[in-house]
Amino acid sequence: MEVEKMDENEWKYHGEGNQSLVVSHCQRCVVLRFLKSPPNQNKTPEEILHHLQNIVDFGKHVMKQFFGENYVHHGEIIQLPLDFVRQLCLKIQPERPECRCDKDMDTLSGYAMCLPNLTRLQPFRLAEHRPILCIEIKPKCGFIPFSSHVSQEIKHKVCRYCMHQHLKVANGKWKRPSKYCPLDLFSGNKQRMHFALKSLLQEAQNNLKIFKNGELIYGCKDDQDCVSDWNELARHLKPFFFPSNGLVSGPHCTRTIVKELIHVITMALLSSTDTCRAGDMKTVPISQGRSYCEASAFNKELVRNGKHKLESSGLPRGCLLYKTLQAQMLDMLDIEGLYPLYSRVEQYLEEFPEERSTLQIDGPYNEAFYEKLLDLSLEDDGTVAFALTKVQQYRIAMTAKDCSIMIALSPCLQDECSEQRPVVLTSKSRFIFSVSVLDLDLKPYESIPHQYKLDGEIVNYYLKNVQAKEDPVMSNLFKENEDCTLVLHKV
Ligand SMILES: O=P(O)(O)O[C@@H]1[C@@H](OP(=O)(O)O)[C@H](OP(=O)(O)O)[C@H](O)[C@H](OP(=O)(O)O)[C@H]1OP(=O)(O)O
Ligand SMILES: Nc1ncnc2c1ncn2[C@@H]1O[C@H](COP(=O)(O)OP(=O)(O)OP(=O)(O)O)[C@@H](O)[C@H]1O
Repeated sequence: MEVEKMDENEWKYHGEGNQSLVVSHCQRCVVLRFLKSPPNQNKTPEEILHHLQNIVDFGKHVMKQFFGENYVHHGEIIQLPLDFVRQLCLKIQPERPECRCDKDMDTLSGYAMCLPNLTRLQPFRLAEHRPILCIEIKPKCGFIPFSSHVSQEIKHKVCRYCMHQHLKVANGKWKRPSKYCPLDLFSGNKQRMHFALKSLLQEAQNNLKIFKNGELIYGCKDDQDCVSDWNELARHLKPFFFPSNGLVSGPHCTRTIVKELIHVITMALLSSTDTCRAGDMKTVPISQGRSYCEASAFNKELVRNGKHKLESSGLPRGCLLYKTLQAQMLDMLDIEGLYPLYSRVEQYLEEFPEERSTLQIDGPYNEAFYEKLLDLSLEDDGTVAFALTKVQQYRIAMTAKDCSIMIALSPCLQDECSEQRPVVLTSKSRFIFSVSVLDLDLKPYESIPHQYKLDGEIVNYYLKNVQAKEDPVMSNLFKENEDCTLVLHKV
């Protein structure tokens, strides 16, 4: 990219989260990702550069090892003319959702990350003008804590996402709770995955976005009460799934298209398109924790229908969901078991503050940092080294619990598809696809006390306001089915 010739008119607002703001190039498949900070809390250019360098290093040296080379795009740092950045910031300001304007885009340092535009990433370098559909999913935590440090029994039964939904609705973050449960998506069981994806399509919140040719066509922008218009979605998707216009419009057509969409997402999520170094590093056998969540609407429906077998087919080892789950499971002690270890590190740092850099708390996130993460031992010998390893593993797990998966699909003709390219078929179309992971910024060490507090708030709110009011019949049904059989078989 020729930075001297940067023109803000060639870029447009693309999206943002709590930490960064993304603009995309109008023609080329690249984005710029800028850091954000609260007003009047600007970091120095050196601090921004250091932060961005850490993000790139962490992607390159750590997350690529966990997820695989092809899934992770670590990007590169770019220094931009300050005038361009200021003009760009002014240009995109009206596009920004109000709820994200509590933080400002960094316009003072001139540094940003340059990444491939994953919503338009053409799998296998096909022509850039090809139509492309992209589904972004933020799956959140896909397992129930198995740690003996957990103090409240409910945490062994109901997943954090499902409990958190109630607090979020009470706080006004969302108008309605979602029926999505991450344990269904991560189950590897197609029926459960379909249910999870349908629930995301019903109530996208910040867990689902759909882009067509790089433009957001489905998902919440600014509205906590955003309405899911499946007819409108089907209208957008029809040329992808029924190219020869074989389907008439109407509710049947909409349902069919949504079903096809769910099918391609499921197939792409279960596909294995990469291998990675930490590939065989099994954090915990998936069967160790409970593989279903009592609050999942899918599960409740089964129980209501007197079904006692809840299938969890397990995920294929090479797929991105499997890798994400393995990385999430580096949280082996739960925040309740981790917090005392964090305090041990804190105490040590109070005594020896100069040790902070040797311990690599704030980087560098290099090969040495990665190597230290591989010790999965749970035997606490009382050392700072043990505590630090668990703290760093927890930070990786938190990162994997908050990342997003991008699935880019492009229609192809039969003779265009070769054996090396993964292809997914629907009744009337075929797609080549790519799967990537984004937002792999390592969660800060300082966020651990916040995690500890939030965990308590989520659980206490649930116990007080939801579980206490739950239908007693339902609780009895669960008790009867407590020993339900989990059927695990390979996909
Ligand atoms: O704590 P959670 O589970 O609510 O996750 C936060 C996310 O909320 P969510 O529940 O996904 O709507 C939250 O997402 P939103 O800003 O709500 O879209 C952020 O991703 C936040 O990360 P960070 O602290 O800004 O790096 C996330 O915080 P971390 O816990 O990952 O630090
Ligand atoms: N490389 C990319 N290609 C296309 N879109 C991207 C890319 N990176 C980010 N985005 C879009 O920008 C949005 C915000 O980016 P990102 O998730 O990295 O922000 P964040 O502030 O770090 O998020 P969080 O709130 O989870 O901390 C994403 O949800 C995605 O839609």
